[in-house]
Amino acid sequence: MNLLEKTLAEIENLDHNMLKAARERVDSLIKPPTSLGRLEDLAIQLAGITNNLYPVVDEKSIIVMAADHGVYEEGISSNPQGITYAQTGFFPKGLTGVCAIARVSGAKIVTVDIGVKGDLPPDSGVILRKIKHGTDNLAKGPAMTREEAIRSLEVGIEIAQEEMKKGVQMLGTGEMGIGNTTPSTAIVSVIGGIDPLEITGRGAGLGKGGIEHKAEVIRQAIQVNQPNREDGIDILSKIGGLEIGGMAGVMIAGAANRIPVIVDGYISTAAALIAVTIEPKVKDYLITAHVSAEPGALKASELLGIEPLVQMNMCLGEGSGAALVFPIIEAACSMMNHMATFEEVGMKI
Ligand SMILES: O=C(O)c1ccc[n+]([C@@H]2O[C@H](COP(=O)([O-])O)[C@@H](O)[C@H]2O)c1
Ligand SMILES: Cc1cc2nc[nH]c2cc1C
Repeated sequence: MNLLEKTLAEIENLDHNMLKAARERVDSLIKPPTSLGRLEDLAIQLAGITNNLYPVVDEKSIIVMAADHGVYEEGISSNPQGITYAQTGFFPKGLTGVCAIARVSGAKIVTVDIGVKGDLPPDSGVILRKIKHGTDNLAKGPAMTREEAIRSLEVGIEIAQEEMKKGVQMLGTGEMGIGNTTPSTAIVSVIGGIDPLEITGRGAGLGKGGIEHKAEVIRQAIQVNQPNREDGIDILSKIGGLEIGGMAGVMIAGAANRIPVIVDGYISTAAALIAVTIEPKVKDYLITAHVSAEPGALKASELLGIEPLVQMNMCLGEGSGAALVFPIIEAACSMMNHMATFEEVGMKI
């Protein structure tokens, strides 16, 4: 059994008795019924995930997977491809958007080169787990082999395991990859059976004419590769990306180790769709942070079937939305740990 199969086999359904006990505790706290709204749902999910009526998720990391995309040569992105390499080096220095937001909640940023075109120096602070120097052009054939796709999932599993070994209790997914809204849109189109034109957007700044061309490239990629929508690894290998596989691996490892994984924006949601296509039980361990401004984001969340916590018109990626909602999730835990019950204070209503 390989690492992926072994990790998938460890994923359990949430325990009904724990969920029931958590619901009872939430209802016994000194507040009108349901008055803490979605914090109550989160608290129950977190109790279920951690198998603990008093969940604690203070130690948190965002894993930023960085990779390039062969489909860049089709003119699907407005930015120079070299931005992936340059920006990846800025994460360990604390200079990017996600780093600034993560300061607020004290989350650690872990940056991984899983497929950047160009080699980062060994002292860059980036963890070097490159599978190859970017994917192949998915408009012309598969983005990667099935073995490479499995390897990308396993790199995600390994990095998540390393973080959990250090005591991390909650993970967030992030990415950096010029061109990656193209494979993400291809994934959402295939899994949702949607015409790419309906959901293709500007990504990191494409103009209107460019969006139509990008949708055509995505259509062609699906036509050429004919991915099997029931097979998450097939979809990932044919029309996905290395960072997308890495993030899906983080989600699978979180689920196997009963750790909540906070899904960031559009690309992370595409990775979540891959993870739950591979193993539907992963879904219970995921919390989606926000609705990205990318037009396919809402559809992607609907397909995943998890309602995002906030809508902030953000579309930076990097894990920025996950970093932003960590305090909301910690508030749900605090409610379980610190609120009194009616019985404890001797109050009757
Ligand atoms: O996560 C999102 O919601 C999101 C939406 C649009 C763009 N991005 C970021 O922008 C880059 C991809 O944009 P593009 O246009 O090159 O495909 C990549 O580095 C992502 O992190 C991220
Ligand atoms: C500057 C820049 C930063 C990013 N962070 C994530 N995607 C990005 C794309 C660009 C172009």
